[in-house]
Amino acid sequence: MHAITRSGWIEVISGSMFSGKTEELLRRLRRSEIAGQSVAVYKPAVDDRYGETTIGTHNGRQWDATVVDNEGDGPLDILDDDPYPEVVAIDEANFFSDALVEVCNALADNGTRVIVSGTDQTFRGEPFEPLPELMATAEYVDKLQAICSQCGEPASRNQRLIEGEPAHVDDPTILVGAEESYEARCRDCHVLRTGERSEADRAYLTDD
Ligand SMILES: Nc1ncnc2c1ncn2[C@@H]1O[C@H](COP(=O)(O)OP(=O)(O)O)[C@@H](O)[C@H]1O
Ligand SMILES: Cc1cn([C@H]2C[C@H](O)[C@@H](COP(=O)(O)O)O2)c(=O)[nH]c1=O
Ligand SMILES: [Zn+2]
Repeated sequence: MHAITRSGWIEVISGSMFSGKTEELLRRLRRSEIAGQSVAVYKPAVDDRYGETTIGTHNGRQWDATVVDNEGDGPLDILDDDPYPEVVAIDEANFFSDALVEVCNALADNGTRVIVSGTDQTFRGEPFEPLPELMATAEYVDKLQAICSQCGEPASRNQRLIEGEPAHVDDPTILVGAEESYEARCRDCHVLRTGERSEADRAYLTDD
């Protein structure tokens, strides 16, 4: 492969939850630091699982990050750095508004290496914006798989579980969480509940 050297570029790391996206992001960041490059790391305000100012993996690795408002024009704050760092990393991109696409392109157009990580499917198995648009815009895309919690095959899907039961198809898209609410599953083992909602659904739903 002929590596890009005359401009910036966008790298997307995507795939299911638990597939190692954040581990891979941190691996690339460690190598950038070893190379002596300036690095800035951002995470969305909505995801507070690993503390306010760190990004973290499901197996405990962490890196300091700046928290940005993920809604509306909030992601444009990432463009406040002057000059732009050589490397900008953004984790949990699935929580950001579409403004993130504009931000990543502005950085790459100005010579920055942009590394974006986020899951590309909702719990319904549908495209999770802005990942699909970022994947189409990027120079490099890696789509990782986890291990299916049911059958051990490669997992591409995010199974949401509410009190141990598959989530209802009409549930809200955003629910911050990890092992307590999600499993990695393959296409065959991924289940969505339809039909009448239960008491548990009604207690859990907040925004419909
Ligand atoms: N079903 C699974 N398949 C693969 N890894 C898993 C699974 N469940 C937990 N893990 C752990 O999660 C780690 C990946 O964590 P992380 O990089 O945070 O994933 P992601 O950012 O894709 O959600 C793996 O190295 C492994 O230790
Ligand atoms: C599928 C799906 C996921 N989420 C949330 C759950 C987690 O907080 C993140 C994904 O984290 P990871 O680092 O990739 O493990 O996204 C959501 O809100 N809605 C969904 O449909
Ligand atoms: Zn399976």
